[in-house]
Amino acid sequence: MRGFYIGRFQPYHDGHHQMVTEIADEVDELVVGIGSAGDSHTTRNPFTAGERVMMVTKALNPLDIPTYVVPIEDLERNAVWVGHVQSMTPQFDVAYSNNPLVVRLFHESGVEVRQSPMFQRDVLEGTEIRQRLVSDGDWESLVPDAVVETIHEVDGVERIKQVSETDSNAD
Ligand SMILES: Nc1ncnc2c1ncn2[C@@H]1O[C@H](COP(=O)(O)OP(=O)(O)OP(=O)(O)O)[C@@H](O)[C@H]1O
Ligand SMILES: NC(=O)c1ccc[n+]([C@@H]2O[C@H](COP(=O)(O)O)[C@@H](O)[C@H]2O)c1
Repeated sequence: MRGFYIGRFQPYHDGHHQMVTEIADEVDELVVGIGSAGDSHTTRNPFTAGERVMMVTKALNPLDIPTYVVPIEDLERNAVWVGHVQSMTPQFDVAYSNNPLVVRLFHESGVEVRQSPMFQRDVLEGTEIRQRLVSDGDWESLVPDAVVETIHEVDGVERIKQVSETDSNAD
């Protein structure tokens, strides 16, 4: 059985990784979708699809199942989004998400959806980690080592600080 897990992963953090680790016990192969692939260089979406591919691919390396990391751009029409996803990914049998819209869209398309508990949601949240990146807080302890390396490699701390100065939608 092949599973599918989608997120924006801005950045990929230990809550995502805990979820992936548990999914890996249930499936034979895993497809990870990098959502909102066209978005980057804003406070809410600082990292490019390619940078997020690096973070996720390196973090998934220790898993002992085959994994595929696929960037997926947003569409104007929610009603046809599942078909768009399926057109970009290896065929999958079950989708994993805790996002209510994503759960609804897969359910309406007849795809089985599984949800998971939220792990340490008070700190394991992209918004919290991005705020710590901007304010020189401790973000490194909330993401896998591979993500720390990737963010430093792309000068991501300076980038998010700089774009947050001009981004009126900063969060
Ligand atoms: N701590 C967590 N535990 C379990 N699942 C999580 C956790 N954080 C996020 N998820 C789930 O992972 C998927 C992708 O999440 P996403 O990339 O939006 O991260 P986020 O932490 O919610 O970020 P943001 O604050 O940027 O919205 C969603 O289904 C989301 O509900
Ligand atoms: N119409 C669309 O393009 C559409 C619909 C539902 C989800 N999505 C994307 O799926 C991803 C879901 O991930 P999150 O759970 O991290 O929000 C996001 O990138 C979101 O933009 C896109």
